[in-house]
Amino acid sequence: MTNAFVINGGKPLKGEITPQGAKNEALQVISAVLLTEEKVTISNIPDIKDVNKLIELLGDMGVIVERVNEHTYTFEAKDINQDFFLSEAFKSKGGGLRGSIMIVGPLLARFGKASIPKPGGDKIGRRRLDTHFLGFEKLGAQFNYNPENGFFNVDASNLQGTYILLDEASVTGTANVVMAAVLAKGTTTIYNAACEPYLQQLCKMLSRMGAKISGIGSNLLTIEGVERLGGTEHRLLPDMIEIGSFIGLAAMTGSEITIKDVQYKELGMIPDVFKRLGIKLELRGDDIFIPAQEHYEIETFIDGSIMTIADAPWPGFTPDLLSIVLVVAIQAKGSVLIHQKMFESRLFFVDKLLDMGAQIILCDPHRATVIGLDNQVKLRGISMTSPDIRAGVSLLIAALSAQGQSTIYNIEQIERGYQHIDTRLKALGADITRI
Ligand SMILES: CC(=O)N[C@H]1[C@@H](OP(=O)(O)OP(=O)(O)OC[C@H]2O[C@@H](n3ccc(=O)[nH]c3=O)[C@H](O)[C@@H]2O)O[C@H](CO)[C@@H](O)[C@@H]1O
Ligand SMILES: C=C(OP(=O)(O)O)C(=O)O
Repeated sequence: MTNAFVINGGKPLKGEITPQGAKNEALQVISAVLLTEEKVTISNIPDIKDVNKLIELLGDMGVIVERVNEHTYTFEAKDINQDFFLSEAFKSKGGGLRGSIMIVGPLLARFGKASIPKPGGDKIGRRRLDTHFLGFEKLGAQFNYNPENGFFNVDASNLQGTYILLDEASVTGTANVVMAAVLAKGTTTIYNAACEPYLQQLCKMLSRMGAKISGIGSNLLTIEGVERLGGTEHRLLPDMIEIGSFIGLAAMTGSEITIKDVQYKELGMIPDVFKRLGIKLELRGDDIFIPAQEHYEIETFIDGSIMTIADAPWPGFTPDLLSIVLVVAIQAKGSVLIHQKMFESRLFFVDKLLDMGAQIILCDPHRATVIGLDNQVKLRGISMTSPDIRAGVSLLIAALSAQGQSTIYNIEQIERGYQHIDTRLKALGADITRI
């Protein structure tokens, strides 16, 4: 069976949509259940491929997993089957998603050793893991990479707290080192820590489990190791990348959409970046209301120079929304330079947008200039393949705005991170069919 979406575009959408629980938070906090033998209940878990794969992996490792309802699970990591880590199943499943790297910190903390196959995931450029393993080494672990079987191995009979200056503010790297440090002996200080809301959520959950962490929300975390952690209950935040994607969808298709229960204060500069593209949005209670807009005009900088939108570690703008910003700029009035600093192969999908009629100059692998069409000319539908999760959704947004029919192949990429996206878009009036 092909796995594709067929979209008949050009129709404005209308209605309300509720964001799923956050994918990237889910991957962190579900890994953290390995830190205790007690029960951990997590709610608002999105029903998406990456998260389901991680839950399945934990089940294979011996964690007792129960699905309480559609979005709530309990986890009990009483007995972990160490033989599983030597199996072929672990090799294929463990490398199947980026997030699985975050089982290493908890396993190391609890059992003194861990291994993981080199993670797969999106083809969006080099994604080094040095931060993770340099951090574990600082805590006293031995690290080796076996190029023959592609496994990273870490060993530590006794993790010892210390001062760690992370070599970059890696999100999953910080999460991994935090999870190793909570059960280490003594005090660990992590400077240059990533501090995005999902990491804050992880730290808050660990604190409820008995961990001693201060500096949450900053780039300097101090962790006093404890002997053991206990169970807890935790609810995931709404997915800020989904929220940003829906703002982009509304603007690009000229639709009136209300995004429900967004937890606005956790969105950082995301709404402001879309506002700089000229998109009107209104906060109503905790919902974001986006009116139908035929035209939106990109601001210039104060000195009149062309707007640049670039990514940066939190509280900067997330790289995961730059592809969406790029697509939305296609129908804006004015020009913008999109600068993807973190990932080096994430902008190549503009080829497909050029085929659809967009005015974009790919300056180099990191930068693209978009010259807005101001809805004077519509994009045209084409057949295309989704290269990664966010490019995939961006192409979907482009297709929904385009005249005629588009087919998007390789939609597994989209479904890695967007829950039941076709059904939810249909509820807003989108003409989208799965083939
Ligand atoms: C499962 C998960 O949570 N994935 C997210 C996580 O990935 P992940 O944790 O893998 O990403 P990292 O934060 O480690 O790094 C992302 C990229 O940015 C570069 N980098 C990072 C920090 C820095 O100060 N300077 C710099 O250039 C890295 O070299 C890398 O190329 O964070 C990324 C950055 O927000 C997001 O795109 C991913 O969706
Ligand atoms: C790049 C992403 O995910 P991952 O880190 O899981 O590849 C993303 O969510 O945009």
